[in-house]
Amino acid sequence: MTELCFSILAADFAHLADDVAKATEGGGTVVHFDVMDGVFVPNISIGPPVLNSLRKATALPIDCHLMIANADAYIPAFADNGADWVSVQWEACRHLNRTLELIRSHGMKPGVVINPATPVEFLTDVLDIVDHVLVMTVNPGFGGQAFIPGTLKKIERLAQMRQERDLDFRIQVDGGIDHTTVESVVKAGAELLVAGTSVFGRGQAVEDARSLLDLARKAELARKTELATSGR
Ligand SMILES: O=C(CO)[C@H](O)[C@H](O)COP(=O)(O)O
Repeated sequence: MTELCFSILAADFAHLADDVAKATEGGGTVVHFDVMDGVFVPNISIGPPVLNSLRKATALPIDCHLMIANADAYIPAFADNGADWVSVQWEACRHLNRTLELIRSHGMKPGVVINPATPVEFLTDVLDIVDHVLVMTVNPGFGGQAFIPGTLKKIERLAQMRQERDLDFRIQVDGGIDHTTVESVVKAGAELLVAGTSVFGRGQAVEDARSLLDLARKAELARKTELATSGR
């Protein structure tokens, strides 16, 4: 089922708990928490201390996207401070299989992330050990960027790979997901929708989360109908 993973990167950090409450009221069911180290991506964001405070402010799952060079060293800290899901960048992991197992061994759901230029085929040998695959629909590092249309084909290919192998990981998308792009990613097969700017950017998170989710749910229904009629 389609879920809204609202990205707090675009929230007001001085009123984080309030913004999380608003996005939750609008139907958001996962808190997306972006971690940037200034090495893997050219930006620095937040880490375990903020996670620790946030954990006390919400009962929703917290989904940490590690855009960092040495993820293994920090996985225990994310587990200790309340992360539920942790995803790591394919491009940043030297021993990806080990990193994903490390995340699971700390009681969290492992996910893998690919940049727009990384082919989904590179994930072939880890698809059976992840809970979710995040297809970046912008280059990671900054919120508020324009959606890259070429990523739609990757989402479709990933959904096809999942069906052919009868796997059950979920497909997540992140970057430029707004009221103009959400239908296309859901129709391509995405079900976990990360959105920051389109939820928090206009200062009306309840309404904007709700309308984004409405569009997503309609697109989900259209996709299911199309799959059923085509017998896939
Ligand atoms: O991972 C990210 C940046 O690297 C953010 O989650 C993402 O960019 C949110 O983007 P937007 O503001 O376009 O919704």
